[in-house]
Amino acid sequence: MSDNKETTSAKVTRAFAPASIGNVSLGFDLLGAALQPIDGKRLGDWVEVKDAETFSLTVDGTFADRLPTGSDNNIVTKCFEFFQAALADANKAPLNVAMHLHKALPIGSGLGSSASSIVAAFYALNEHANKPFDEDQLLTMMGELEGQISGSIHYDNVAPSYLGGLVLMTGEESPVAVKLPCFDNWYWVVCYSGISVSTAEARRLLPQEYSLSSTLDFGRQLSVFVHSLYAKDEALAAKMMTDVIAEEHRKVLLPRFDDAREAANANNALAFGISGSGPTVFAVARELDDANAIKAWLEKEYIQNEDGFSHVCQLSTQGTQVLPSA
Ligand SMILES: Nc1ncnc2c1ncn2[C@@H]1O[C@H](COP(=O)(O)OP(=O)(O)O)[C@@H](O)[C@H]1O
Ligand SMILES: N[C@@H](CCOP(=O)(O)O)C(=O)O
Repeated sequence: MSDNKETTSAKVTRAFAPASIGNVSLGFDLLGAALQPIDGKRLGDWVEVKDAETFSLTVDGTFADRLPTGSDNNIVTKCFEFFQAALADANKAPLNVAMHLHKALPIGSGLGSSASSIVAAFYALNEHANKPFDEDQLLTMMGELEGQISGSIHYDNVAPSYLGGLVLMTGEESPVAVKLPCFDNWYWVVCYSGISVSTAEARRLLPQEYSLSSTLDFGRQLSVFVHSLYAKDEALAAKMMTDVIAEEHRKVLLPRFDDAREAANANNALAFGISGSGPTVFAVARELDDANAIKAWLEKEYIQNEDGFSHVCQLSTQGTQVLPSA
């Protein structure tokens, strides 16, 4: 920490970015969903940007002490440096600011933890600088930073956390991602077991090549799923939500994964799978009673230590938002 001189009129911008489910089983690296717990709690990180003469980064929050020590090792500092370079490339004045990260999401959880910090940081920086960059430019920066931390660029956490809802990546420069319609009556139960799984390592577990039949399944499932969202065919959509890419290779890292699926199915889950690279699992339920029963089972049986938690969520339609500063 450094003692930044502040004026009484120092501008402060605070942004919150929600947790997200990467892949959503059927769309490896291409599909993601932003989460809002139904109890109204915020599940995600927030970042504050404040006028200051010298850059510094402070951190607090439940999982702040699990972050790498030293602000240079925090992804938020890297976001700041990247943003400054982008301002310079665009012939815009640099920002003179200090930053604060509230780290509420566990690291290596499968809830898009690094993405949440990245999205909140870039969004707050862009707002603070009076929006020099548009949505696609910001998303591209977010994807780049997520790639630096997880070993390869993927947008399925940063895009939903930023835009909200259920989001499909295009692979294009513009639009980088598009929002899909979804079923408002779906409950998304998530359960973080409390252990940490490195996304980079979980990516290294995957084969470099897939069989023709898996490739055909992947294409069929994703396209039929998108059709069923527009056709409002809930049953068909749910049927498509199985994972032919990552699950069989990654579930070895997740104690009691198969039992959790069985319990979710016994409670009428429409779908069940790994959230991102895990260890968080997710289940989709139509009825709140079923969602609560799945949550109760996961809390009792899937959670491994005191860090674990579970929430019944709906999709966060808003994505990132500016918070009033304290
Ligand atoms: N603000 C941050 N939030 C999360 N992880 C961070 C942050 N800054 C640095 N890191 C590091 O980035 C890596 C993120 O790991 P990863 O497995 O991708 O987590 P997640 O899947 O939760 O995003 C970890 O090594 C973590 O220590
Ligand atoms: N598509 C990525 C998603 C990683 O999500 P995270 O929340 O575990 O960072 C992957 O499956 O590798």
